[in-house]
Amino acid sequence: MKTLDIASAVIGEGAKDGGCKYGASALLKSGMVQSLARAGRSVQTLAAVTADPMSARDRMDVVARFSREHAETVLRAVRGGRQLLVLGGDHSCAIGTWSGAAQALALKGRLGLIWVDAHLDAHTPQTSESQAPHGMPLAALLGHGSAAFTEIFGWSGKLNPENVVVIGVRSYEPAERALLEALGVRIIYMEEVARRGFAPCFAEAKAAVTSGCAAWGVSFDVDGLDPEEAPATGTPVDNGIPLDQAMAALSLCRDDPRFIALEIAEYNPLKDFGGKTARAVHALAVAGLGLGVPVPAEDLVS
Ligand SMILES: NC(=[NH2+])NCCC[C@H](N)C(=O)O
Repeated sequence: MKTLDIASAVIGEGAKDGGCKYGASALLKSGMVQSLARAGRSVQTLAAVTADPMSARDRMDVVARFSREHAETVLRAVRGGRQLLVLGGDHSCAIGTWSGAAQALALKGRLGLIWVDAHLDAHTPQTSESQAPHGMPLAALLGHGSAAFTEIFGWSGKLNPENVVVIGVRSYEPAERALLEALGVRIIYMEEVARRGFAPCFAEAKAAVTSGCAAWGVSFDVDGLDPEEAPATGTPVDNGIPLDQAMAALSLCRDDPRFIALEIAEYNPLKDFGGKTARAVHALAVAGLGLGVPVPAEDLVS
């Protein structure tokens, strides 16, 4: 089994509520390394990459500078043959995470990605009402939006639309839906998740993102979960994914040598009274990256 690297993406400037800047350190402090060690993994914690507003022109520039540095960290880990857990940080950290992963794979083949989220995060600066960069990462990875986000490592289109599936969506603006539909990205809205169960949807997504790809990963926004079970996040939306279903689904990532990274974003410890959401995040990480008994296949039938 590969060594697991934990990368801390210390950024909240991409969100309106910046409290998730403290997410990675709070998760480490609450014993994430120990949770994964108990689940059989040997873990190495990388030096945190921290967004620095004082050296930037504006919010977009903070995210752009952070993304370049974070992408280098991810590139080194993936090139070194290590599996990665990325702890956010607001979801703009995905720009650096998956740009680094795509760059590491460039000579081997494509990268597949499952994006679990209540939102589509597929705005460009032209379409975003809020102008919040954390609403833009998926568009950027598909090659749309600010060049500072799309052109990391000098090339754009880190993801191909046919190798991306978005699951859990229940809050979005029309323009971002239109972009993803025009590109042909498969979107599994929350109604479909509620009808079929999350694990069968995730299994379908896994088949799509692994076919023809050299490697794949999961970007999991904590707001994809039901806010009853994971309230500590900046933009919660009711009626989300049940935690037990998310854990069952993520166990499909285990033991797959092509599964290179799990990213968990938008956890805001400043709202996490009692630590309920931290426990949910630990459970997700262990489900996706731990060793041990996998979920029986019958639980995954549509
Ligand atoms: N990663 C997130 N929590 N994104 C929320 C985005 C919300 C909204 N669509 C916006 O662009 O402002």
